[in-house]
Amino acid sequence: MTDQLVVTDLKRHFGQLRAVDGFSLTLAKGDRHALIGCNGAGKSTVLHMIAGAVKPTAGRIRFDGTDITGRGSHRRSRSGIARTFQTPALLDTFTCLENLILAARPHHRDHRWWPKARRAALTEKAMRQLEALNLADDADVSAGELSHGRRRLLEIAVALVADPRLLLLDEPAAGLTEADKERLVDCLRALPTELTVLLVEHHQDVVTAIADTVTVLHNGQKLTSGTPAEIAADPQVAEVYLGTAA
Ligand SMILES: Nc1ncnc2c1ncn2[C@@H]1O[C@H](COP(=O)(O)OP(=O)(O)OP(=O)(O)O)[C@@H](O)[C@H]1O
Repeated sequence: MTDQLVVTDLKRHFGQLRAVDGFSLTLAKGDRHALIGCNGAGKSTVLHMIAGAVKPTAGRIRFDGTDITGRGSHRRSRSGIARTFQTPALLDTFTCLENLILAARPHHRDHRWWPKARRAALTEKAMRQLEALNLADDADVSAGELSHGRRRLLEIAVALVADPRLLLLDEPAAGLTEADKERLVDCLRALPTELTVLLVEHHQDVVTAIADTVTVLHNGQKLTSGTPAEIAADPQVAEVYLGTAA
């Protein structure tokens, strides 16, 4: 299968701190890959660099055959890369439906001025996306009134409504109740198979349920990679999590 995302020798240094220090990763279309590691391992920084929010100190990023290393986050999202954040980034005073409509057409923010047919088509698309994430009942509820679990789902719906080819998820299960976590896993498992997903996640059960392959990051570098079962059985990984590794 053709490689979709190719990250080569990526580095990000903050002064003396080597947050990411030579990280490489290749994903094919439809891959479900998790990036795990202890706090401060560099996972979010990798995600930020792929999304275009943080500039690499060195290294290259290719997406669908094009070098996007120098592109900003807006151009990357137009190229088909969508992301969620550790803390959901939503328009709290807008309804769930409005959040999706605006995300579907980000360069024409005031949707009241769009042609009627265009608005109807976008509304229908946004509703379908809300339904896919079991949020249709909340269509007219302000994002700010949602529970934490539903906000997480709404953020994923917002990321998906622009039809990305690569979805970057930064700790989607953080702070969720068990019931919300199960709902999240069901939604993520139902994503279109051709969508590539790169997930940063601390919950092992979520990683096992979603990811086909896992990379363990340690001190900004790849420690190892494998299937979730291989990683769970790897003594080197256990050492890192117990804090006894170098
Ligand atoms: N903008 C920044 N300026 C300075 N240091 C930073 C910056 N962003 C991240 N760091 C540092 O880089 C290192 C890696 O951070 P990063 O957030 O990527 O880790 P992480 O693996 O995602 O951790 P966590 O699981 O806690 O979110 C940390 O030591 C962090 O303090």
